[in-house]
Amino acid sequence: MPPSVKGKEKKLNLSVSLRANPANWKTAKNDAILNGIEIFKLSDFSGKLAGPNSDSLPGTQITTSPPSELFRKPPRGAIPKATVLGGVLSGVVVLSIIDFLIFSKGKSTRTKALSLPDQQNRTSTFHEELIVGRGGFGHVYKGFIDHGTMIVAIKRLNPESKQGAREFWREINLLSQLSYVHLVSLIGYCDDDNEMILVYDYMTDGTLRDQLYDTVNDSIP
Ligand SMILES: Nc1ncnc2c1ncn2[C@@H]1O[C@H](COP(=O)(O)OP(=O)(O)OP(=O)(O)O)[C@@H](O)[C@H]1O
Repeated sequence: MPPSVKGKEKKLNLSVSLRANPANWKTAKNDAILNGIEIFKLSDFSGKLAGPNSDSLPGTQITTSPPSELFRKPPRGAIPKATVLGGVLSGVVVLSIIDFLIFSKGKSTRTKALSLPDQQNRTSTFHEELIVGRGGFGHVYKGFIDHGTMIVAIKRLNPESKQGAREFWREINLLSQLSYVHLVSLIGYCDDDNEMILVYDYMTDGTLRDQLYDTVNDSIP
């Protein structure tokens, strides 16, 4: 039907016709059922919906088969630069927010690592009697955090160790993504002034190797 013009507004009667997909008309799928209909009005580039209807609409029909224009490639340069720029900028903003959320979450876990036993915090000394083991990374100390309510194992990098920053960060990256009841948890870390420290849950019953071979603390002289 032709559009009726009232003042500056145009009223448009749209008709909906249903038909099977032309490609399937010879098959059993030649019935078409309309379950619902959504009508959109496209906003202009300033985001406003107000505006005159396009004159090209009269006679428009909505069909269940997509118009072939949808499959045509837009001509070169048909996508406005503002749209592309807007897309890129919103992508960057979304990625920054995700990044911020991930890293701020990680930091909240890691600040715990900085609550080392008071004595160690103040003097940066680690007492021999607190050593519970020795590994490739360095000595492992028994420590207490949260005002002595929680026992932790503190692995301190030995400057003479063959291991270093690479192993340190690999351990952090790996263990901060894993959480399993039978896997010792990394509580946090400290990387400050050549001091590299990893803080774990303390295994009161010793390691798996200790359990298997009854070797509790035999690494300590
Ligand atoms: N979370 C912990 N709780 C209690 N004791 C621990 C803990 N982690 C390590 N230990 C003790 O410290 C010892 C050395 O551990 P560590 O993981 O440093 O050595 P490792 O198994 O040889 O590994 P790596 O060579 O990779 O450092 C262990 O055998 C154990 O006795």
